[in-house]
Amino acid sequence: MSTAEQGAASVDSVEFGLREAADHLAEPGPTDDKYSRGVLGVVSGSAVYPGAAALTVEAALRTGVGMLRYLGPTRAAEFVLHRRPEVVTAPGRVQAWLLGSGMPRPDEDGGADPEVTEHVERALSSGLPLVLDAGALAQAEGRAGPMVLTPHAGELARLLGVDRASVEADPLASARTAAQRYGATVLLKGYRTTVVGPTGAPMHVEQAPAWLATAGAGDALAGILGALLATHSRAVLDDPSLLGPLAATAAVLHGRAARAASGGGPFTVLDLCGRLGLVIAELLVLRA
Ligand SMILES: NC(=O)C1=CN([C@@H]2O[C@H](COP(=O)(O)OP(=O)(O)OC[C@H]3O[C@@H](n4cnc5c(N)ncnc54)[C@H](O)[C@@H]3O)[C@@H](O)[C@H]2O)[C@@H](O)CC1
Ligand SMILES: Nc1ncnc2c1ncn2[C@@H]1O[C@H](COP(=O)(O)OP(=O)(O)O)[C@@H](O)[C@H]1O
Repeated sequence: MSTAEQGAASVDSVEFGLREAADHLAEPGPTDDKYSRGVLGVVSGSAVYPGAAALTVEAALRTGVGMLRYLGPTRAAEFVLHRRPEVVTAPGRVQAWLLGSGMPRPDEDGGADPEVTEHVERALSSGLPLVLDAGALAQAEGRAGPMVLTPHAGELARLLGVDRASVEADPLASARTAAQRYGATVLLKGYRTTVVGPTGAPMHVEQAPAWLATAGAGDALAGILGALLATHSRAVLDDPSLLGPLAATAAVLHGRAARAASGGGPFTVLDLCGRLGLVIAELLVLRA
């Protein structure tokens, strides 16, 4: 489907841009410490997709958290620690969770190992802000806490029990249906990223170059959003309608970092992650 067709199907959403994103960034102050800044818990990756664990973690650290606890499978944890020794693999206090990138769905062959499943179950019933991606999307059913679902069109089609073409024909209506069904904020990925909450006006973000259509880009987006939820956890618990602007902010940072990494040509997902710090600095100046 062309961008024009997507736009025509989504005329009801408002664009969320740099200035709006700048207002949804947490900047540490002189009295902050690693706990007060926000701790993100991550359960991502699997023996099949250990790379997804590394990408979620890299993106979250680059977006800025006080601490990241990674509680995924052993092989992925070793890989994560090898790349990022600042990651903590012991359970403990967290302020938000990112679950599911690179993990099997509960109905898939093999499933996750029992220890990982237990971490996921605890996180799901914690009442803390959640990002549910990829293999964890199916766990949204019947959950009450503040959560953002981050499907692409294929995953949203599976969630809704419809075909992918019908999601692509009207992304906004499809995201809205899921938002209402699950009482969640839905961030639907694609050239245009659509964000819809159970209430409030839908938003869209179009910051990203088409070079971003590359494996692992969605894992990085989930990491960015996880970091934003951890650093805004108290505010989200007080006002869950903040989930929409925070999800849109993640898409702005992701797209802007992709553009910076691209410079008009191809780039890797780790290149994108490496640009996040400067993109955030650029946005913080905008609101000064
Ligand atoms: N390096 C890694 O470890 C990577 C791990 N990944 C993980 O791989 C697992 C499977 O991911 P898939 O996305 O292939 O999911 P699926 O294999 O579940 O894809 C489901 C359906 O969606 C369609 N689809 C895929 N991407 C789409 C898009 N961007 N827009 C519309 N439809 C799309 C596919 O054609 C397929 O029919 C996930 O857990 C994901 O997190 C991927 O992120 C790729 C990189
Ligand atoms: N044509 C495109 N132009 C710009 N961004 C895109 C395009 N296609 C996909 N994206 C973005 O790239 C990311 C892909 O995510 P996803 O499909 O989950 O990939 P993966 O599962 O491989 O990580 C999303 O953030 C999506 O919005």
